[in-house]
Amino acid sequence: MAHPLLVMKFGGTNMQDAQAIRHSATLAARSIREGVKVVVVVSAMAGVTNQLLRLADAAQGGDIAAANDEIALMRTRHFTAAQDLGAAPDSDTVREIRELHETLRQSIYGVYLLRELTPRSRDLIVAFGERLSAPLMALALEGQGLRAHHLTGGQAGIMTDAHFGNARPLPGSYERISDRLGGLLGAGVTPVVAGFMGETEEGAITTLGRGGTDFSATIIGKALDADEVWAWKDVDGVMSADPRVVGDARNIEVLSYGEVMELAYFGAKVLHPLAVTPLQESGIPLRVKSAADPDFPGTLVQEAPHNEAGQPVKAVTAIRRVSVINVTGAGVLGVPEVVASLFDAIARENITLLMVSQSSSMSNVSLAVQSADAARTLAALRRTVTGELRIEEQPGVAVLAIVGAGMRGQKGVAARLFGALAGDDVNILMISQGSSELNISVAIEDAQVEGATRAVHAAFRLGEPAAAAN
Ligand SMILES: Nc1ncnc2c1ncn2[C@@H]1O[C@H](COP(=O)(O)OP(=O)(O)O)[C@@H](O)[C@H]1O
Ligand SMILES: N[C@@H](CC(=O)OP(=O)(O)O)C(=O)O
Repeated sequence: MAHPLLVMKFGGTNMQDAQAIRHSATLAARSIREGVKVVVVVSAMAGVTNQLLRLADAAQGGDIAAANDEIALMRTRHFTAAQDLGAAPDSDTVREIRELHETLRQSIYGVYLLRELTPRSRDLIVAFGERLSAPLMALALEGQGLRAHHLTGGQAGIMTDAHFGNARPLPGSYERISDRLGGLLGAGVTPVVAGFMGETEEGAITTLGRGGTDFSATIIGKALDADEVWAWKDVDGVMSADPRVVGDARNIEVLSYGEVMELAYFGAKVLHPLAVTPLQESGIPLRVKSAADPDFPGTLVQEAPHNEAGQPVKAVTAIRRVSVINVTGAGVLGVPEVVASLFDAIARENITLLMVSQSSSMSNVSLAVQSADAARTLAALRRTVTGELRIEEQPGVAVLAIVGAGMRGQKGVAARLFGALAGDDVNILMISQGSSELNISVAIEDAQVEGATRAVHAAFRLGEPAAAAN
């Protein structure tokens, strides 16, 4: 029988220092020693992506000293990790880390001189985090007595469109990845791919959106027709709520691709919203596993929903820092073209609409967007509509969602949600239910979201085993 093949993704926490990287390498090595072929995909060391974004902004704002100070800190952190993983000062790894920091420094200086940070240059800069962590993982695998070779996303064959900051893989990527990584695997070498990044056909570096290493791993999983993709995390698996907010959040054993997409879309930071999309056609399972407890099964994400009796809802999530944009006035009244033109304007700006609601009199349309997108949304709408429409932003909002395939056709779920919110004295600003009936979402005051999440979690008894929750 051919060797089983796994793609293993290690996130920022699992790459945060030499000790975490060494531990991650032992998790990969364990499977390799059992005869499994493994492709490793890594994120930047925890915090580095944010640091790169900060220093790029500092350079654009003219503060080159602050940017250089941050680069020096990052350099020390990567050198220290390399040294702790056994790299000699004159080793290839140390030389590569030095060269990457030098190129980063020059790129940042370019931003400073031009006072211009385009989406394209931002992607070039932000992808340094993964380009720097991949050699460290290769070193740690070699420390386990394995042969390893690290590659950038582009070198691994991940070709994308030119949507910098939110790029999507091109169909041609899959064959290219299979050629490039298949050769290494065939030669008994473990490929270590820098996650989060790809390359346009012209060779410009792109990124796949925050949390994009999950997506890199599943793209590679599809290309290689892997048996499974494993995403190692600092949590047990996908949980019934963010464990930082809800103390008794419980691990969910099985989720469907559809449920995971809804959860990620509505703010569960545990997986990239598009991560499962490459797996859907082939039905390759994704496992979310705990690096701290590798024998715990974690969460299995697969095609078919798995509904536990009496538990229609599997999880509660929230997106914070949301704004509701209210469009009101007689001009909306009975004029469907006005509403169509609003959506058109938003689509052209590539703004994600989190929720939409329209009053039945059609004199009001409310749109929930990330607050970071609010100014662009307002500008786009004001350019589009003329006359007597009022367009206002209401900031300080959050979108809370309950997710679960078991809700389909179930009565009383919404009533239980609204009851829990009313019991916690939470005012509901907007309500929406997806036609898939996989979720119900509500817009509420951001200041109330943590309490509301706990109240909803308790009302659906999500912290208890399924049998108890009837
Ligand atoms: N429903 C959820 N289940 C598990 N983790 C969640 C959930 N919602 C939010 N999180 C947060 O996601 C984090 C794990 O995701 P992330 O930091 O992206 O992992 P990594 O960087 O290790 O890939 C956890 O620390 C947790 O606080
Ligand atoms: N480093 C990138 C990509 C990523 O997936 O990271 P993590 O696996 O640490 O969430 C980010 O912070 O967005």
